[in-house]
Amino acid sequence: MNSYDIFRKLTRGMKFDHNRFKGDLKKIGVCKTKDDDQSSVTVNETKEKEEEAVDEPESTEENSDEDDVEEDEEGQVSMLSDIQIGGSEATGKKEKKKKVISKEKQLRIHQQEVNHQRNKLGISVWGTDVPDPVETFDDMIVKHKLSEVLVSNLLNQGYSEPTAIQKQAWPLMLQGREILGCAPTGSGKTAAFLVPILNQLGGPQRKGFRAVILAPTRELAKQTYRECTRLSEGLGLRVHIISNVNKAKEKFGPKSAKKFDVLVTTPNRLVFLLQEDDTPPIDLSNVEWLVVDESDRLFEGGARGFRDQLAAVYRACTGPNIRRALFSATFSHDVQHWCKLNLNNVAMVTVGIRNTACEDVKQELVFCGNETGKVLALREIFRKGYEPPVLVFVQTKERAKELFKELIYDNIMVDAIHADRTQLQRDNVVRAFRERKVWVLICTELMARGIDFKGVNLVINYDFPPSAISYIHRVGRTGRAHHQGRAVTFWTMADKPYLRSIALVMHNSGQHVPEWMLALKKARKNEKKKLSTKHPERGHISQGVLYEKLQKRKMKQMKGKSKRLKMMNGEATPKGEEETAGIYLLSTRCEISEQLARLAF
Ligand SMILES: Nc1ncnc2c1ncn2[C@@H]1O[C@H](COP(=O)(O)OP(=O)(O)OP(=O)(O)O)[C@@H](O)[C@H]1O
Repeated sequence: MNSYDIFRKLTRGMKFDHNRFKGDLKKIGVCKTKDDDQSSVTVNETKEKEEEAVDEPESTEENSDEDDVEEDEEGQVSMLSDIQIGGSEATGKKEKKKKVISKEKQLRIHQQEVNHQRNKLGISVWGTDVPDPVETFDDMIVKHKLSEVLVSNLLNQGYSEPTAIQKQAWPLMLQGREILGCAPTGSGKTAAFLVPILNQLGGPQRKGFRAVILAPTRELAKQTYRECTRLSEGLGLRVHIISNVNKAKEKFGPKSAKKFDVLVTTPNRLVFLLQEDDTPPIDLSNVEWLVVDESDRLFEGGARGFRDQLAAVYRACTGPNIRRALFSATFSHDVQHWCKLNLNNVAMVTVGIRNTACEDVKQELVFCGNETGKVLALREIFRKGYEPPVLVFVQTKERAKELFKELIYDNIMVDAIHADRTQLQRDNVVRAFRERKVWVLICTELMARGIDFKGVNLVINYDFPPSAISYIHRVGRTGRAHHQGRAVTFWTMADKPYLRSIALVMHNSGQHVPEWMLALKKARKNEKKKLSTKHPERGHISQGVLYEKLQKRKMKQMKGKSKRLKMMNGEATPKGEEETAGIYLLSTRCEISEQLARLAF
């Protein structure tokens, strides 16, 4: 090994302009001698010949850029001269010199192109042998044998090309790789996992469930079920959602259990069925794909989380071919750690900057002073004019009811959804909101994740979100699928401890926030945890809620009327009085507002 060889080894991977530093190289005795050239020719010629046997040598324009090649790393420095010398030696004729790119170089160029494509899409990947992202639906058909029926279903949905997460997750999952996918809200994660799974299931096999998709809420499970049904049209697959565990028990009788291929459900319902005595009515031993949507939410521990349920589902998926896919808009180190430990050859895909709000949402913070100020600010937004549908987030179901009562007389088609409402009421409210019969929907955290209401233009955080993660999901109900959206967040002094983390999320997604907010003291980890589980104490939404006032006035009037009747007849009993009062109250409630009667609050 001469000095030049040592120099090449030491500078491997570095760009070095040999021409420019020719003098210096001579001084320190690092020069290419004729012998060096000759020896490297032999090595590379053999290498080239081996490669020619595998691949047809290509002549490419890229290789004609000598400077570029000269500045390249070790292997390529000698390659240019090798090719030229090798070419003329082999032929001995004046024919045009054929420039051949070595396999190594081809791979490097290809990798550069792939990196460029990933950078452009904001994709970062972790894992070994991650396949290249695709560009188009046609790519998926040609390179990954995606079913044309599926592509036609995608086109029927109005999708013209895959989104960034789909471009990377589809080829990965089609190779059967386990995956942790993290991409902004509204970026098409649902289709990112549904498409490869449906493609791999192919058609019905009457083996029972082969794919299980878990979602944290019933509303999200229903939405995923609908999308799955739409995308699987024409494939013959049967998709099922557990909406009622008792009905499900009947449905999964020994005869019918095998007819379904895909199950969409919340973890609680599934675990309830799995834990039925003796023989569970549901069998997951043939499951090939288990998807955990909103994975960071499902991985949360404690009473609110679903860790135990997830563990029970994993245990029930006993098939040898089980693969898992976890998706969420927000990233959690716990989930990442779990994936690295438990998944086989996992690949992690992230789109954009982790844990930032969607950049298509214009975000504002509005200081309201106190609770009365919030009501005024809300009315001001509505007075200035707004384009329905609008989502308004509050921190508890009690506050949802209170705000509903406050707004019901404002000539706004308003409704509320929260855990105290029945399943039927919740379904009806969601349908009415989708059909634009309800303009303003007041909701709790229940609707913060995953729900895809088309065309929501405005999200109002009436109550400040309890964490940055909650903020990201809430504001992500607008600005979906590259549509522009707007999010307004009210705050009072009670929200100051949370302010910095939300301001930071806004700042990271390109929004303007005052410097002083970013300079606020950072909350400690345990403080943050406490804040996210314990809501700040807030006064009533309105000191004298109009609805309550009207109720009281009516009751007073009715009592007076009843008293007068009693005095006139001298026979009315207190019981009769109460009944009359009840009927009167009900009828006046109906008169007060058609909406109120419909919503049966
Ligand atoms: N390739 C595509 N082209 C155009 N629109 C798409 C594409 N894929 C999905 N969409 C649409 O984008 C919207 C958001 O998709 P989806 O609900 O899957 O988002 P998400 O990433 O799961 O969001 P979240 O994190 O809030 O759950 C949906 O209306 C969906 O129909």
